Amino acid sequence: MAFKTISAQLAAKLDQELMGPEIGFTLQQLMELAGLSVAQAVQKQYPISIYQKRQILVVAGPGNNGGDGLVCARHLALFGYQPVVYYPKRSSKIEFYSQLVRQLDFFGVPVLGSDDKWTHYLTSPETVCIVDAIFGFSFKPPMREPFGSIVSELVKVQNAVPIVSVDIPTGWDVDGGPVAGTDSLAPSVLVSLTVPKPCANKLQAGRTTHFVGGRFVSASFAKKFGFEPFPYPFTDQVLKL
Ligand SMILES: NC(=O)C1=CN([C@@H]2O[C@H](COP(=O)(O)OP(=O)(O)OC[C@H]3O[C@@H](n4cnc5c(N)ncnc54)[C@H](O)[C@@H]3O)[C@@H](O)[C@H]2O)[C@@H](O)CC1
Ligand SMILES: [K+]
Repeated sequence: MAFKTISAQLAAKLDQELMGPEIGFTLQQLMELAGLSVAQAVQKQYPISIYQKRQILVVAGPGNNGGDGLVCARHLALFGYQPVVYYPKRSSKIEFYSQLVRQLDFFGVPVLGSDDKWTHYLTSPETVCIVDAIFGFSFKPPMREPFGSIVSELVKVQNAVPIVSVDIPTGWDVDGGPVAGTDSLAPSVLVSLTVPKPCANKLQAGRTTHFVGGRFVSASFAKKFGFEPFPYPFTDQVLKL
């Protein structure tokens, strides 16, 4: 399906408006729907019934893209997968992220920190897929540590264990795509949230299945930002593009 995109700058403006005084969504609401849509994309692409081992590694970054990953992990657990979260840099400034971690504890989902070993979760067939929730539309290259090393580990295994990127393949320039001279993720799935960003035009044909998710804008709001509303079927939270 052909799709319109919006720039990193416009995506940030769209986000602010959704959470502004006129519309009044909270970040928590949007993140819940975003994380749920990523979990649903995983379920559609890697249906639980065909796997004996159901481990999924979710790598969560320090911002809201990471928050989407934490929510996604909780839904994956509820769907019957066995998620493990690697969350090396936690923000203590926003209490909400700690609440998301406590909810993961509640469902028995392990959350690894910077001192924990995580690379043994990068093996096939034990791990169904890896959810890349490291950076989204606020990423500005070049990447600082420890995330450069983490992405390099993911690149090493990405032909054996599929990567599901949340909103942006981590490390890609949001408007420009893969950054020359750096290790570049080639995800098997991309879940664009609200509307694809320009880097989605740089996905390799035949390699990446592209979904849109984050079903939370009205038709008139979409048109105001220059795109058509997406025809999500029935109760689905994602649409394959
Ligand atoms: N309307 C939407 O589409 C929604 C989007 N959400 C998510 O929010 C994301 C955007 O969240 P944020 O604005 O918090 O940003 P990100 O999560 O993309 O990244 C912000 C964090 O990355 C760090 N960072 C940026 N560049 C870096 C670099 N070069 N090296 C190391 N660290 C770097 C920043 O210090 C900050 O901690 C979206 O991509 C999406 O996943 C949802 O949570 C809510 C609704
Ligand atoms: K990402």
